[in-house]
Amino acid sequence: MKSVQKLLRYTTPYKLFVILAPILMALEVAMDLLQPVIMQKMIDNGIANDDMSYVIQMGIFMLLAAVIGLVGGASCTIYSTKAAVNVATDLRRDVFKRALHFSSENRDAVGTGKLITILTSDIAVLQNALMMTLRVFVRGPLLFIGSIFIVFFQARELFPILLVSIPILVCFIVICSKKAGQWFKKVQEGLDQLNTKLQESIAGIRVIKAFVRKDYEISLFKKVNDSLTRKTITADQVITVLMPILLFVINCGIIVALLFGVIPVGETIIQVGVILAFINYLNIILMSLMSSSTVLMQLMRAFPSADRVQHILEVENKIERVEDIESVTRIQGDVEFRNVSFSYTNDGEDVLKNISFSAKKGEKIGIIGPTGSGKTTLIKLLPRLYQPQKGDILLDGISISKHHLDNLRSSIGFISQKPILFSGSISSNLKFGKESATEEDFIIAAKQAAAFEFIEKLEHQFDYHLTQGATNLSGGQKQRLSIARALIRRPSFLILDDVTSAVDAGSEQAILHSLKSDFTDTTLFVVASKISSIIDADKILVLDDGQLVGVGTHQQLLETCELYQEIYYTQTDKGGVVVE
Ligand SMILES: Nc1ncnc2c1ncn2[C@@H]1O[C@H](COP(=O)(O)OP(=O)(O)OP(=O)(O)O)[C@@H](O)[C@H]1O
Repeated sequence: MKSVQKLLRYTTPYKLFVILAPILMALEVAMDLLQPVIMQKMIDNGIANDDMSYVIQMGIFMLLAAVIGLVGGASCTIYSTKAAVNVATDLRRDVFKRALHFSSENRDAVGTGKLITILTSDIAVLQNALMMTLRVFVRGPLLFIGSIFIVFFQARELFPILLVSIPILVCFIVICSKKAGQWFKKVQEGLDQLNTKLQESIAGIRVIKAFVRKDYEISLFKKVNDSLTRKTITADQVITVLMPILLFVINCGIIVALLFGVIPVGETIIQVGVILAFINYLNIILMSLMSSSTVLMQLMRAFPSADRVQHILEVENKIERVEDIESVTRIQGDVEFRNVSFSYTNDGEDVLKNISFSAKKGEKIGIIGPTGSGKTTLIKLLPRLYQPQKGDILLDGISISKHHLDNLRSSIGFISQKPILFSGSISSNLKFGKESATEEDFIIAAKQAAAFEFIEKLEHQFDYHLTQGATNLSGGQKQRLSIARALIRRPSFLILDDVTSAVDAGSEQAILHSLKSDFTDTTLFVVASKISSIIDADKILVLDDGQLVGVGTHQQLLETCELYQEIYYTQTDKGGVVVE
């Protein structure tokens, strides 16, 4: 409920539509309520007295009321749709913006599947709920209250029927909507699971085929899909069972009213017009309760969706929290890790343990160690994808948290193990690195990344269109392009996370050579599995189970670090080429 209140701020720009829609609906309701009164008068005063001119006059009134009602209803539909669709558009925009601002920790916690469900299904549920509320929720209660009032004044003898039936109806509506709300929450969670599975399977479709696991994946998907079906059916059944109950109670009321018509109560004989009008109002009450309960169900469905949307809008990004920013100028490239410890979870084991080292601008730092030793984690701390729990990282002598985040990240060229390129031209992907890059910049960066030679051969060269996930490039081509994208911005720090393993030995040497000769002012971090990639580094960090077990040059480590010696001899024994 609190989330709904908070999200209501999104209706502010569409105030006019939000106010006009219910007013126009009220006009339609007033006209609907007038109809039975006019009809009653037509029967009891006109038809009963054979007064044709009175009957015609009332007929014209009925027609007029119907036309006014129609205009009111149609305009209400237009305005409520405008309000709801615009609110949903703004919500989608803000949730998407928020998602792009997520820290890696936020992203890990929410998950892509849930985010997709929120952006699509949950916001659609909210849009529907707002539209229905503006249209029907006003109409339902107004018709309901209006009918009760009119019955009280026009057919008081039959009013006790309402006194009995209405509390019964309201009881059923409250019970069913509460139950439906609980089930709709489960439906949204089921959709999260479905989207997560779908996304995972489609992204990994090649692996599934290569391992001949199609049937297994289909069975997993079926499980999630069936679970969603069960939840949806249960939620829908809770709603559908309500309608026959409402109908049954109202029909009982109609039977009792008809009995009153034939069995005189005391001295009073109820006029036919009054009974007909009463039955009409009972039907209006039924309709109003049915439509109100449909909206109520929509609202019950909207409450958990509103919580989920609001959670995304409010989720705290500790990394983006602005602390006293000290530096907004370009970072030069000095770095110092001071007793840094980091864990992915608050209560989990440290993945990095008390790491301390420093590097000067322009130095090349190699990072090596067994798999899972924390190499990638260490370099992810530099662009503040994660925040260390203990210790500090100083850039140019200033704590990393006191650098402006955009400024910090634009000083870094990060090339990850798994290159991610976007659909569009090669040039648009390179412009990701530097918006203002020219054709000449493209060529220089492509040459430095050993990518020019394959781009040259492509149709339209830098305008060559990449498909989604750049599936029309090879793994090595993708990797070289992602290196070029990072180089084009001429960053102060360049981070290569085991990237050269995807390219051939010749290209790797060419890339490392251009980094050395063209990026003398750039501090280079190279995570490598092969010693040959980092043998010329100014400093090599050797990690083992999150601990820094050796720091020094290749020669120093060969003399002092047991793990480094082990890696070195394993690679030379296996014929690994060590470039001296
Ligand atoms: N997002 C994450 N959430 C939780 N744990 C993680 C996450 N990423 C990595 N880890 C864990 O942190 C540890 C270090 O992982 P990291 O990727 O830094 O190792 P690595 O040395 O780069 O390994 P590799 O050489 O295989 O790439 C591993 O135990 C891994 O399971």
